[in-house]
Amino acid sequence: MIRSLATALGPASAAPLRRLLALLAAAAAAQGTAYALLVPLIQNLLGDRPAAALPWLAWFAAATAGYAALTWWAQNLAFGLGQDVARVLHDRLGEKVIGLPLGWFTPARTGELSRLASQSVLQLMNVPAHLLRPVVTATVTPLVVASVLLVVEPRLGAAVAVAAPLLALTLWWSNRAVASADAARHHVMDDAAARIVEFAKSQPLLRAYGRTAREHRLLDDALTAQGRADRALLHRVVPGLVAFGFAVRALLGTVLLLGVHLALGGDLDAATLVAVLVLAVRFTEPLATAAELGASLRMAAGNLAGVNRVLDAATLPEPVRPQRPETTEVVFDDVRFGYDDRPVLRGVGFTLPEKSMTALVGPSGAGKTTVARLLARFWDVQAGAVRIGGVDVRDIAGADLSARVSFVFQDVYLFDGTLADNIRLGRPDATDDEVREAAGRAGLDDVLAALPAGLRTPVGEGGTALSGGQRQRVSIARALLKRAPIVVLDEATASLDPEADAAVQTAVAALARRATLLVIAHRLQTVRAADQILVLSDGRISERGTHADLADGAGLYASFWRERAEAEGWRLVGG
Ligand SMILES: Nc1ncnc2c1ncn2[C@@H]1O[C@H](COP(=O)(O)OP(=O)(O)OP(=O)(O)O)[C@@H](O)[C@H]1O
Repeated sequence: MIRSLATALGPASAAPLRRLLALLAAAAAAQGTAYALLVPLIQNLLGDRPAAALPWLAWFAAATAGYAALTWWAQNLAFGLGQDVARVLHDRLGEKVIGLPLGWFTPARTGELSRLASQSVLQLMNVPAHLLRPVVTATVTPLVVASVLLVVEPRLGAAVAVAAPLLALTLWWSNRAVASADAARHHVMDDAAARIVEFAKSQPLLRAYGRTAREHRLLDDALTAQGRADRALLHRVVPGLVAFGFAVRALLGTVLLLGVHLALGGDLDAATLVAVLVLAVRFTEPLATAAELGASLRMAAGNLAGVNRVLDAATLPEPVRPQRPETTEVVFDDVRFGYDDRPVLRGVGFTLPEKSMTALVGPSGAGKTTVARLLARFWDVQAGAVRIGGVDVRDIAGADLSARVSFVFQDVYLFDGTLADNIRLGRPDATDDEVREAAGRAGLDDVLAALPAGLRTPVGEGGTALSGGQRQRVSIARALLKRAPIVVLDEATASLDPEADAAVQTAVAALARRATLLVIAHRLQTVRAADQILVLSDGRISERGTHADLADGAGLYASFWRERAEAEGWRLVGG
């Protein structure tokens, strides 16, 4: 567990951790020495000359004082390190998550990540102060006590030395039995967490169809599995604890019987027998404490394994010698890519000229979003290359690339803050005037005028206080403020009211004037306004050209155009 903790905390925390372990070991050794000094102390006190116990008493007091001072020092250090654990683990997990490819974020992993970052990190804060000390004490103190016993009374010492590995074996066996049940429990807990998040997110849908919690089978099953796993864990824990308690008592009983037998035979004086029995009790005490902490130890080990699994996950490699593109021309050169060996793009090639607007259209599931994600290097291509200004995106530093590419998603997430906070996300050092200007250019003026506090109006968690069209305009304002030279816009598929639609179109036009713009287009007006239209189907660009080039043909674009015209025409008549 100590090694896992050191790995999770990283090299920066290695020195304080080593210092803490050294202090804890010194404190445990002082405790063992104090226990050991009880033997001559008791022997002398119960012997012919009790006054001879005085020097031993002084040594005993010194060892106890040393133990107290070292423990106080170690605990202070441990509490400080506990605070660091939370900060360091959050920092390291946060940094790691930013660098992970999007493919890593499956629902199960997202569930595990949220458990690790909240519950697990909080539990791990307790490790330095409340777990390391008993663990170190349970190892060092019995060792010192057993060594002293071997010297003072070799026969009883030998009995303890033989019993100690047996005790350790019992502990190891009970821990191993529980560890597998514990791992299974963590697994079902993550599944249940993922299901709860899914259930919460799908509430509007479930309610629309009148489904209740009982009918949500997946969630029910996950919660039932969690209950089963909890019970299985309990069944494994109890026998281990009973077996260890029995082993400890058996050891004490053996030492007692052996001691009495030796004393009755005249081989051991009464004073030494009392001293040895006191020592034997002290020997088992830290082991019993460690056994009681078994559940917490396993939990900590499980949490640390989870944290280390995330920290070990492969990130997209950063270039050794990063290059900076000179232009914003984007080229997809024979790009091939698929998810889980299922090919989606089978040789996609196109160019987005600088400061031009390209509309990407194609059937649902053709891979339009995938193209957009590869441009921002959310994943790496499996063959071919994506280049910006002639430089492969894999040769551009991650921070540089994200500064150059802005995303306007269809499903815009807004953070719980004011409208201004949400727009400022595009460029945190932007002035109020710049935020206001970006909002205006994104067509938000009418929205702001209707809100009581204007830009200072809170948007509610997830932006629920705004409509879909308004949220997308906030996202466009972010992109305008960021001034990224390349913008990818996933146009809303949901119908907007004509005013919102017009505002979004104006905002898109504002983006097109100053950036290389790739629009995953769903609206005729956008497609028509594009300098270039790309049709993606069967993993390739099947048609390319302007609207005039393609609209009268017999290809996919012409049928797309007819379908959309019908749909939008119907909406205008009906609306
Ligand atoms: N993270 C993922 N893991 C596995 N498969 C995925 C993932 N994302 C997308 N896919 C699959 O890849 C294919 C292309 O998806 P993509 O979202 O790129 O298509 P699209 O053209 O944008 O579709 P739509 O117009 O419906 O949004 C689909 O079959 C989709 O199910």
